[in-house]
Amino acid sequence: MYDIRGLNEECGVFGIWNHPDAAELTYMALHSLQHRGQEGAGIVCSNGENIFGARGMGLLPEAISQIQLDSLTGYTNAIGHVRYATTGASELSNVQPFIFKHSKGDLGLAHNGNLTNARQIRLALEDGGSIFQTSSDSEVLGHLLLKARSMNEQANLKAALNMIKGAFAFLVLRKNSLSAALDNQGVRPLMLGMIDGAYCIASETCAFNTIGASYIRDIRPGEVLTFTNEGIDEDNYSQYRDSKLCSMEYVYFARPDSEFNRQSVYNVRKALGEQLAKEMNIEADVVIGVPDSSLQAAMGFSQYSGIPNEQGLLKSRYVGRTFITPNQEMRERAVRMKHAPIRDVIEGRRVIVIDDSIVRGTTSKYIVKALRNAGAKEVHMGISSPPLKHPCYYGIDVSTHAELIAAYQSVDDIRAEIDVDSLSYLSVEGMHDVYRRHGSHGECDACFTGDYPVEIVDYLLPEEKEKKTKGV
Ligand SMILES: O=P(O)(O)OC[C@H]1O[C@H](OP(=O)(O)OP(=O)(O)O)[C@H](O)[C@@H]1O
Ligand SMILES: NC(=O)CC[C@H](N)C(=O)O
Ligand code: SF4
Ligand SMILES: [Mg+2]
Repeated sequence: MYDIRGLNEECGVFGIWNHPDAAELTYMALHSLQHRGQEGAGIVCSNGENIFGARGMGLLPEAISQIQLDSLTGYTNAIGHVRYATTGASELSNVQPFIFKHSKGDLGLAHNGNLTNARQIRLALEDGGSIFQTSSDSEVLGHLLLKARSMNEQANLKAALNMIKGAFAFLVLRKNSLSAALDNQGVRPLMLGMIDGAYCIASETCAFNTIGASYIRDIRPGEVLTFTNEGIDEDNYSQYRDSKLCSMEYVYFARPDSEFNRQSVYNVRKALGEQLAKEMNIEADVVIGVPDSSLQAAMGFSQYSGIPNEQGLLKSRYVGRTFITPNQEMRERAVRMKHAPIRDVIEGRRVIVIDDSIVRGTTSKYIVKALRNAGAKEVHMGISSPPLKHPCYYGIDVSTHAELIAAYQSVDDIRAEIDVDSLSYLSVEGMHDVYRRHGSHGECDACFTGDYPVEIVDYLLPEEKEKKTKGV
């Protein structure tokens, strides 16, 4: 089975400390983070004496039944996770949060991101006798925490965080504390909130809106926060800190009602569209966005250019993730199921179609064909991010080199292949400029530039992935 989506989300995490409805609120919060991972979900709770959880494969309602959720009632502390696999198969054993049972104290673990030295650490630990229960990269943090000799949990956590490399937002739940840590370049988002006097933590602020929590602030790179019944301890585990929030969070992944750096993703996406309009000087009659994630960029494009924005493509509500056999013909059929042109908007007009990205080009090829069949006089395509040329090793499945059309074709070749009259991408500088104007302190742009901000130790992993894709 193969997932036809061009871009796949990354996981979402949520945690809450000292609230009587901890499990129910975590369930609701995970529901709002479902766009970040649909392969599996779980909740782990603690109450000062015990750690207990439920997890399963699939979307939240399939993964956690009402009966399981009821069994978590009464616990006051919880962490939750929705998974999209980046390392390790899509199977139940890899669904998080993990529970580690240990004489030093049980713990629950949830991770968004991808560790770039997990394999190296794992091999060393296995050499020393450790036995892993999963094939996930995330498990190494649990082993590092429990192997530490010191009795000081905070010191052990900080030491372990300094051993792992890559992108991570980690939640660690113990009987008497909840810790949240962000990688020292802040590649993944992590937000602090509060509800009824209880602290909560989430990948995106849309989770706070859903449960009625207030958004306090963004967690800073290299920070580790620990919540106990005595309050919050705000600490750093790393001297080196930089700001490299994933650019694709703004472009595509995050929900538009979420905020990073107190700026709504909705506004940033609109501004990306405006910036694209500044850079792309084309005359046309109508601007349309590819639903859903490109609609705001199309609005921004229209507002700047003065070209009217209309709904030229309809997206089927019922095709979320479509699992099909991995051949191009079936993939194209699935895209056809997903988007349908509205002839009245298109016929006889010069159309600018805005999408947020081109991965393989499957979506664009189909859409252009459909717009021409619907009578478009000209079809111009604008992409509200730069060409995706390099894979991501930090928790997002932006494919492999072999699958990224821009990795091996020039913009003009892609233009010819998808059969548009013109094709324009947003410039890397234009993209960063938009983020700067919206409160960001710096972003990762490695999938556009190849300039990876975090060292990749386990190079073998993506290479193996690439070989698999090529069928080598
Ligand atoms: O070039 P391709 O390989 O076709 O991939 C590119 C498409 O993938 C993403 O949308 P996706 O269909 O994953 O989801 P969306 O409906 O949330 O935009 C992205 O927004 C592009 O439209
Ligand atoms: N997308 C993610 O953040 C995945 C987390 C972890 N690397 C996993 O594969 O389970
Ligand atoms: S490489 Fe791209 S997708 Fe991956 S973290 Fe960086 S900006 Fe995000
Ligand atoms: Mg799309």
